[in-house]
Amino acid sequence: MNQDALKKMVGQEAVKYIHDGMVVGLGTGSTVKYLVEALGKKVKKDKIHIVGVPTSHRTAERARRLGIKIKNINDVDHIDLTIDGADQIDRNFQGIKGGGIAHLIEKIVAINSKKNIWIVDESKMTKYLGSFPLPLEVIPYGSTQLFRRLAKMDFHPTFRMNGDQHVLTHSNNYIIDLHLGKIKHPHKLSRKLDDMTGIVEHGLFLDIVNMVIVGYDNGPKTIKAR
Ligand SMILES: O=C(CO)[C@H](O)[C@H](O)COP(=O)(O)O
Repeated sequence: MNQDALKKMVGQEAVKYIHDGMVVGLGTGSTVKYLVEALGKKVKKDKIHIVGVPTSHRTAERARRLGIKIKNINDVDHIDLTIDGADQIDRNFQGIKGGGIAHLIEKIVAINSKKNIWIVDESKMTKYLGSFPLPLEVIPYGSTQLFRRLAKMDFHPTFRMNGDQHVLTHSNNYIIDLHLGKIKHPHKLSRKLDDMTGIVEHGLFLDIVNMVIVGYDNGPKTIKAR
C-alpha cells in the first residue's frame, strides 16, 4: 500500500471517534484531509451535529465545503477532541509537528482539547525525534540575529523559503527549520527553545497526544499513548 493509501486508511478510521454533539479540533495536512472528507460524509449520512475548530485556512475551507459547521476557537467554550497528523512520533509518543507551517495554531487547539488523537502512516513512527527538521515559528523582526544564535548552538537552522521569499505562517511569521539529526532529550530542548526571545512556538509536541492511529499495510493500529 502506498503512503497516501495509509493516510486515507487512518483518516477514515479516526472518524469513528467523532460523535453527535462534539466540538472537534481539526488538524492540518494531507492525512487530515482524508479525515475531513470522511467526517463530511458521516455528518451528511448520519445527520449528526458537529462543530469543527480548524487549525488552518485550508482545513476550514475544506470542512465548510463538505458541510461541516466551523467555529473559531474563541467562539467555543470547550473542545472535546482534536484529531491531527504529525511529522514524527517517538517511542514515548512525543511528536514533531509543523511540516505544514500550522504548528502554532495546532498547539493552541491541542492544549485546549480534552483529548488528542494523531493519525499517521507507519513511516512517521521512530525511535528518536529529529531526523525530520524541527520547525520554529519566529517573529520576522530580528530573525537573522536569532538564526545566527541558533547556528552557533549547532542547531543547523535553515529558513523555510519559497524561491527567494520567506514562507509565511497564518500569523505572518517566518519558519526556521532545525536539522538536528537525533533529539535525545526533547524536554530539555523544548525548555531551551521556550526561553529564546523571537521564537513564537516550536514544533515539539510533548505529553500532548492521548492516542495514535498508525496505518500499516495490514490495517490501522490504535495505540493508547497516555
Ligand atoms: O503538523 C502538521 C502541519 O503543520 C501536519 O500535521 C504534519 O505536517 C503532517 O502532515 P501530513 O499529514 O501531510 O503528513
